[in-house]
Amino acid sequence: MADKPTKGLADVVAASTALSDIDGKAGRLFYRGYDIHDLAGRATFEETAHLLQRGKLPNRSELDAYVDELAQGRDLGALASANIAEIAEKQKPMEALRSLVSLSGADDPDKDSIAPDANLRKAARLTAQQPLLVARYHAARTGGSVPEPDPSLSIAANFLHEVTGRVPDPRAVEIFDECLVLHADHTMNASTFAARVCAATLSDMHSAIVAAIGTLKGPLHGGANEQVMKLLESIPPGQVAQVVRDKLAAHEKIMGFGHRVYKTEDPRATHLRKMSAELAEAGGDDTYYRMSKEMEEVVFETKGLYPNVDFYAASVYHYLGIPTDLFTPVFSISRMSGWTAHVIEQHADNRLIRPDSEYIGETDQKWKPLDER
Ligand SMILES: CC(=O)SCCNC(=O)CCNC(=O)[C@H](O)C(C)(C)COP(=O)(O)OP(=O)(O)OC[C@H]1O[C@@H](n2cnc3c(N)ncnc32)[C@H](O)[C@@H]1OP(=O)(O)O
Ligand SMILES: O=C([O-])CC(=O)C(=O)O
Repeated sequence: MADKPTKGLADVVAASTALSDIDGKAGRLFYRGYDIHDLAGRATFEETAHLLQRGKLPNRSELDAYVDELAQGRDLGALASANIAEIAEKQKPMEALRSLVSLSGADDPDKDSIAPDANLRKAARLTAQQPLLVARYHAARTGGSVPEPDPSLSIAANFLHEVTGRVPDPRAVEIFDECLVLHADHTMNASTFAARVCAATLSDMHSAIVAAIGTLKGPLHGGANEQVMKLLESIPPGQVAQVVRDKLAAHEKIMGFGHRVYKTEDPRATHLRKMSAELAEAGGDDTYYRMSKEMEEVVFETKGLYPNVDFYAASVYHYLGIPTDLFTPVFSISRMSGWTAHVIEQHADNRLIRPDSEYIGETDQKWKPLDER
């Protein structure tokens, strides 16, 4: 056993998985052996979720059955539904999702089982419910209402309609669907690891997902996409390079750059950059795309860092009309497919995850009774 910890568990192989694989030097990502460049823009999010949770790209009838199961599984349950309004008043979006997923577990028909078939059903329900939770939360805080999801439409189409209040144009739906595909899984990222640690105690899927949501929320992980947009919005015209250089000189991190595993361009950023450019042109205002490009150049020149998945996702979601504080919740809609697949995989071949630690505290302390301290 190593007697020194690897800070942040960098380069530690913490689990075996058949779900996704990254070649960090070459900048490649695979879901169950399929190159992300082959899936992006071709597979739908529903096909991708099926691939991750059920082990294969579905044929037509398998996809129809899975989509039907998703449509049947959207009901958020009585407890979550009854509490959404109060939660929306008191909690920020990711906190609210953490609470609401926990509450939805109370009404899940398989809540007491972690058997493989129950896990498959719960994975589908959690994947179906997450976009609706985000949309209902947003409606509750804005005093709006959520149009009934149309079972003939994709998760991407329904979600954009629910959150923007407009029937989205077909290209916007394709782009958003591709975003969901790109964010679906990513080996032992922090939130997935958290989910697996929880699942490995033989705890249930909802508990593992609550751990994952709390972990995705932080700005070093999924929370970075919201911070990217806030930075873009805060920079006065013409000052991108100066602001970025000043921040780097002050040893501040620029959110949306750097990655533990990729030593070159994140392959998802390649797709997101193109989408941002397309949406900027289509909308007739390329301000945030141009600022992002400039930021990318300055960060690369100054620090040699590449954008990660969160960087161009920010301007893409903005151009799609998604409110900035829902960017990380949108990430969770997609990553739900991966998290749940990891819980299924962990339960299928389980051993408690319990690493060791290096003790760095005081030793040989002498006990003193309370009144003598
Ligand atoms: C979906 C996702 O989770 S993708 C990641 C989303 N997170 C972000 O975008 C937040 C910004 N990026 C980061 O904080 C980091 O790059 C992480 C958390 C993604 C990876 O972290 P680590 O592998 O632990 O790298 P670490 O934080 O130690 O950085 C290594 C060096 O690069 C620098 N660095 C890394 N990322 C950045 C950044 N975004 N801006 C400025 N400097 C950076 C660090 O300051 C450090 O420099 P030093 O050696 O001079 O101290
Ligand atoms: O893999 C990571 O550490 C973070 C990441 O890019 C993701 O979760 O998509």
